[in-house]
Amino acid sequence: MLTSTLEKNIFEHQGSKIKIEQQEVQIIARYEQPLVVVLDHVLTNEECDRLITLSQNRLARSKIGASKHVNDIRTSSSMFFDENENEFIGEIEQRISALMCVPVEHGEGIQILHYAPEQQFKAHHDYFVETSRAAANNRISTLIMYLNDVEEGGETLFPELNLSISPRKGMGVYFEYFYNDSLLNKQTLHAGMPVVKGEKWVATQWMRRKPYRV
Ligand SMILES: O=C(O)CCC(=O)C(=O)O
Ligand SMILES: [Fe+2]
Repeated sequence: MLTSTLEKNIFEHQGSKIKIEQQEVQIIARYEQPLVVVLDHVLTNEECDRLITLSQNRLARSKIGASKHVNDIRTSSSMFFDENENEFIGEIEQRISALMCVPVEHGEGIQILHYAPEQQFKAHHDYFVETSRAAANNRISTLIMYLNDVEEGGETLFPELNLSISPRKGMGVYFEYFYNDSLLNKQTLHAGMPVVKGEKWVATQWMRRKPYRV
C-alpha cells in the first residue's frame, strides 16, 4: 500500500484552514512527498507592506562586478530581521512557528529578498551539505511568503517535482526536507525564477532541527 511508505511530516495540519489567533490561513494545494504546501492569507496586505517598508533601507546588494558570473546563484538583495526584533516581527514569527509546527526558538531571523527584473535565485537546496559545520543543526523546513504581486516571472519552481508557484501577495509556499529518505530531501530543489516585469519581494523563514536562538 502506498501509505505504508509515507514518512511522517513535520507539518501536521489537515483540511483546508488553519486558524492562528486572528489569522485564517488557507491551504490551496499540497504535493505530498516531499511535502510542499501552497498557502493563502499567511500575511495580510498591511503586514506585507510593513515588512517591505521596514526592510527597504536595510537591503544589501549581492556582490556584482568582479563576481558577476553566470554561476552567481543569487542575484537579489537581502536582509535579515533580528529575532523578535520588535512586537510586529515577534507576532509574525509566532504565527509562522504555529503554521510550521516548529517552536519559534528553532527559527532563524526572517529573511527579506528583493528581486529586480532579471534577478533570480538559481536552483538550490535550503539545507546545508552534511560536511558543513552548519549541518550540525541543519535546516529542516522553509516557508516562503510573497509580499507583492509580480507582473511577470518570479515563480518559485521545484524542477524535480514539475511544480511552479506564481507569487501572489500574502500567499506562501511551505516545504520540508527532514525525511529519512535523502532522495525526498533532494527533491525539494527549488529556484526563484527570473523576474521578467515588475519586482518581487519575499520573506523566508528557515527552521532548524534544534533550538537555534541563544
Ligand atoms: O524567491 C523565491 O521564490 C525562492 C526563495 C528561496 O528559495 C529562499 O529564500 O530560500
Ligand atoms: Fe530556497
